Amino acid sequence: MTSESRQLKVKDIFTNQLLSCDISTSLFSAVTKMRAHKVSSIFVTEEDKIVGIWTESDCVKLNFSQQGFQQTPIGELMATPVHSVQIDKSLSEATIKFHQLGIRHLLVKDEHFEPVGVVSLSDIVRNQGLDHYLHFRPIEDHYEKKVTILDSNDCISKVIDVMRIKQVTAVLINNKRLGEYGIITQRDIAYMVLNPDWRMPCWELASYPMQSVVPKDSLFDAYRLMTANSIRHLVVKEPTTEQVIGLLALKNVLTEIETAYCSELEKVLAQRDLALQKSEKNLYLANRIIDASLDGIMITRSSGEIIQINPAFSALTGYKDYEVLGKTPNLLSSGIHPPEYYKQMWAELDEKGVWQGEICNRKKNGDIYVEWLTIIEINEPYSDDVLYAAIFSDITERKNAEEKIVRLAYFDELTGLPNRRLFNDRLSMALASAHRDKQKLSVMFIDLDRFKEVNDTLGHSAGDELLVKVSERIKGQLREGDTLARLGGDEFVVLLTEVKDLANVVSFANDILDLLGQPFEISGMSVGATASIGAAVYPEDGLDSESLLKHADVAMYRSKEVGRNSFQLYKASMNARSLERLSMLSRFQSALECNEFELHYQPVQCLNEEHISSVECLLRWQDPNLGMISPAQFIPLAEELGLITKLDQWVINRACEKMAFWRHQGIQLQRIAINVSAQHLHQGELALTVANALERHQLPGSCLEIELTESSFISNLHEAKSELKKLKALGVSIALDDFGTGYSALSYLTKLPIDVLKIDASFTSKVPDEYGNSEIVTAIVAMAKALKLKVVAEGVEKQVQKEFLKQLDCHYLQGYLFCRPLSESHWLRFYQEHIRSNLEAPMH
Ligand SMILES: Nc1nc2c(ncn2[C@@H]2O[C@@H]3COP(=O)(O)O[C@H]4[C@@H](O)[C@H](n5cnc6c(=O)[nH]c(N)nc65)O[C@@H]4COP(=O)(O)O[C@H]3[C@H]2O)c(=O)[nH]1
Repeated sequence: MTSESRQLKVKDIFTNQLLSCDISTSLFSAVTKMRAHKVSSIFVTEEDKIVGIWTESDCVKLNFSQQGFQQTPIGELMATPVHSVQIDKSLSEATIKFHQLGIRHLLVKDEHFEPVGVVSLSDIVRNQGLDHYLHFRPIEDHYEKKVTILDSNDCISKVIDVMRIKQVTAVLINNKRLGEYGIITQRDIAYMVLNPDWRMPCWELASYPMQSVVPKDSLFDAYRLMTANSIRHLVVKEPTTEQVIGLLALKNVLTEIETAYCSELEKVLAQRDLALQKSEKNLYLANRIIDASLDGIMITRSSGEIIQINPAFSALTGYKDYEVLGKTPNLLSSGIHPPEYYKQMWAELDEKGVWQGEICNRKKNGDIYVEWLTIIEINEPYSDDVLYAAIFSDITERKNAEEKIVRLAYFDELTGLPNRRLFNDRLSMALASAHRDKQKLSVMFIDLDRFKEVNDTLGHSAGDELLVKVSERIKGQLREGDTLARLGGDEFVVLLTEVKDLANVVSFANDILDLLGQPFEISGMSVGATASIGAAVYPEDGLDSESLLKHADVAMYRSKEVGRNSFQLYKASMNARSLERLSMLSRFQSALECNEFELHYQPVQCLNEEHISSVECLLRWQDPNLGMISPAQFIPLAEELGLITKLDQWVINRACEKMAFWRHQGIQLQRIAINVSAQHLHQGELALTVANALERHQLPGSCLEIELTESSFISNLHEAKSELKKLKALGVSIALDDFGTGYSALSYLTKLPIDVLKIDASFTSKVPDEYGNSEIVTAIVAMAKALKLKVVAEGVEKQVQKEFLKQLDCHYLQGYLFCRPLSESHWLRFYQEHIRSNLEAPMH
């Protein structure tokens, strides 16, 4: 049984001649019609509806002895009900129906359930190509051995009785006169209805001659003999004696084929059921997997029509199944890919049956997303159609992460500028082309001055904002081909290509200094940000990236040393200085461990009564090799290294120790002032350190004054306030140092417990002559007084300055005019002399 034959349908083989007659038609007319059309059955209709069937085999049931039986309406003789089959059913289905119902004819109905023809079991069998079954089956197992042989003189009514009683389709007639066998079939009897003569001797109706076969012949030979001679019966003879031993009817042959066909069909159906069960199970599993998959799955026909999606598809795209089924994947199109992209995709899919790649699609809410898509071509079983399964996952986040990683690898996150790695790449490339084209290039380091202060005082977000604004200003100065990169912190580096001469580099650096010199608006405040710039030029200052970067760095440090807000071109001599700086750094660390620090003292004079009101201690580093190093040099270093708190603690302890000692010696000094770094204040340990030192040296808090700069308060006023309150609770007074140089956010003067305001030397040194300065100093003194603060003018070197301050009624002065900072022994001598002059008087 081939797969093709299994695919045959009723419509392929049925006979579309539907012979029928009305229910009232006489038997006579019905048989006449059947004979005219050479068919063995006729359908019976009532009001144009088929209600029964009458076949040749029914004729033996007739009561021939009844007078006028031919006029019996066919409706009384027909068999009911009439079974039917749909025209598009498979032959397998029709065969099963024949088998189950034990019938041989089925009415064929079209898709509107209208009768259109008839199909018989024989029709199906003939169309199955099952002849080979007959080859291997000998006649001996299939012929009717109990054949009824009547004498030629027996009358027809006897034939009918035999057929009805023995239920045979034919009888043999032994025509002794001819010495031959003839046959009478059901059809012969049926036609007798038209011309009944029941007394007629058999030999007159019988057909001659009979074709014969022997038992060893195959059913195939018999079948061929029958079809070749258009007969339905063969006699079976004993081969040697030639004696008739049976009858083989076409029905016997067909039955054999039918049996073989049906059993084969059963096997096939059983296999199909098994396969169906298996495929149902597979289908169930596949559907479960599809439903549970986290990847979106969409199945389409070759026409593009979407026939299935899974829940992940809906979750990823936002479309529900009823919104996409029957539509095409075009509804997901983002319009981003050009038509060629899809063309190439389909070409690959056609060639390989699979395609994988990234596609940008659009969700229902309009969002664009990137998916990793696999499309697989699937040949639909039992069909010529091709299906496509698209399996995809949303990789937008992964893509973003990838892009971010690339960005982070090559770009600074805060400013979006290239980072060190990308800068080095660009520098290497620029060096190669400068070398090839014999051109100059320059590497320029830009380091913001006092950026740390901005961070410490205004907070990190303000610091970040400043860095972004600085980078934007510098970027605005670049030409095509130049690169600005951020190396970290407040360090920027510029690569200037196609440098004609040094003047280009100098003018670029000056432009940057000018630009950065203009105040920045940060968090609603005007912040100044100067920079120290150093540059090295290829090929003069180095031939490779490393030496150029190193030399630009050295030049930048030189700028810092000469006072910041300046630019230096690299000179070979600078290298030595930078090594010096490095060595100082390590020296400083060991100095702290080896106690190489000492305090110097500078008194504060009361302007009114001219006595010493207090003394400020100033830290000195006495290096055995380098000599005295100024705090202006090492305090920023200590802050950089995070050693400042340790250093301040040392100073506080030493100052208390000295104060206690002097008091013990009878020195009536009211107060000692100590400088403390902003960092220390923010670590929240200042009050504790002071309290411990006071306790250790048995000193009252009123002996101490803590000097802090404005920057100490700005970043966290609340934190500063609580720490200052603790100091105040100890009796310590608070002085605000370097007043006027910082951010001049005066509001904290009223919010914090400040006692003393120290006007920065940069103002006092320029009074009374320089325009503007006198006004500032006058205003500060007036404001301090209004706030009930004591005012100290720092850096007073000249008598004229002292006079000016006196006129303002400034409380105190400090400076070289009165006394320089002195070592302990010199200070004590100065103090004694001063006492001797009897100038000392109590302050506050
Ligand atoms: N030109 C001139 N300068 C004068 C005059 N009178 C005093 N000076 C100098 O001005 C600075 C005053 O100290 P400051 O403003 O607190 O400024 C100090 C202070 O902020 C910091 N500092 C000093 N000692 C310490 C310390 O123990 N701890 C901390 N954290 N910082 C300290 O270092 C800064 C610099 O200290 P010094 O180099 O000692 O410099 C001192 C002093 O020597 C004058 O009439 N003319």
